[in-house]
Amino acid sequence: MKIGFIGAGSMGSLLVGAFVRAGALRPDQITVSSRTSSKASLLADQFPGLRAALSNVEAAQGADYLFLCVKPMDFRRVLDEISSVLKPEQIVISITSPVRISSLEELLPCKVAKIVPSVVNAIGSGASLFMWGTRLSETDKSALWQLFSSISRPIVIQEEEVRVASDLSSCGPAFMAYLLEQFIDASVMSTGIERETASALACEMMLGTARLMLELPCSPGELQAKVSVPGGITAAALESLRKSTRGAFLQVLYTTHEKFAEDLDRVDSSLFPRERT
Ligand SMILES: NC(=O)C1=CN([C@@H]2O[C@H](COP(=O)(O)OP(=O)(O)OC[C@H]3O[C@@H](n4cnc5c(N)ncnc54)[C@H](O)[C@@H]3O)[C@@H](O)[C@H]2O)C=CC1
Ligand SMILES: O=C(O)[C@@H]1CCC=N1
Repeated sequence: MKIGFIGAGSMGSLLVGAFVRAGALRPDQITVSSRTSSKASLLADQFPGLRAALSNVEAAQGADYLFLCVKPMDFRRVLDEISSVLKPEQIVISITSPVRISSLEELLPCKVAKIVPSVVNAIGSGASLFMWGTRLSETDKSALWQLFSSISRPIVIQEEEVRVASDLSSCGPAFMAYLLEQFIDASVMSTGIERETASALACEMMLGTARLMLELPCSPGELQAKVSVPGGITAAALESLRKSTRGAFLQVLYTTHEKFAEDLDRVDSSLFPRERT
């Protein structure tokens, strides 16, 4: 099995590291190319046996799976470079949401999947969002599923719901980290507790909260009720929190969806400049 990665930025490097550490891939199965070649070289230093390719074509040639880990507006250039060397049995995996599967299938002669990871996959946690291309066989699907199961909980979604699913799964860690930051900053500022202690408490709490909801299982509402002793401190504070955050996530989703619609248009225009502009 040969695996190619094009783009060794944040997510490309994270996926390489996660798959290798999980024992799902050996470094000698992996070839990485990146516009900034030092990033691919860094991975080769970190994981002896991994090849840093000199070009995207080198990473693409003969790869059973080829991960495209570049930003949406870089797809045109990458697809132009690699499409002529790809063969029908190869599988190209896009990890980015605004590049449509139908566009990739139109522009590439091979099989296609869209799989959106999350930064928390680095530690074998979180979900990965699966959208199947039309050319994949059942064997292809189960092999990809198995690969991603080593670092995440794969979940199949419809391509039309990729934005909200990515908001929850992939943008979510940033949103939750922001909320934790607010909580920690407020604790430190208002009481003088050591930041390190406050951070440890907040992180353990976040981890436990999610695990409890999944493992009991219980809904967010049920968990709030469990902690809120009638007439107690949590209930009073929750009331104030509800008032100050009402509608906040509707605004978050409005923002992501608006930006996504713009990105889809820009990507479409870059991929199909004559037909659709
Ligand atoms: N950061 C995250 O948590 C997540 C990101 N994604 C998606 O993954 C994609 C990549 O994101 P990041 O890794 O965060 O971005 P990044 O900017 O860290 O990495 C992109 C890499 O692509 C390389 N690159 C650009 N053009 C290239 C070309 N023509 N040939 C070869 N390499 C090229 C750049 O040198 C850079 O290292 C984005 O589309 C993003 O939406 C998906 C899920 C989560
Ligand atoms: O911020 C972004 O555009 C990407 C998409 C999902 C997570 N990060």
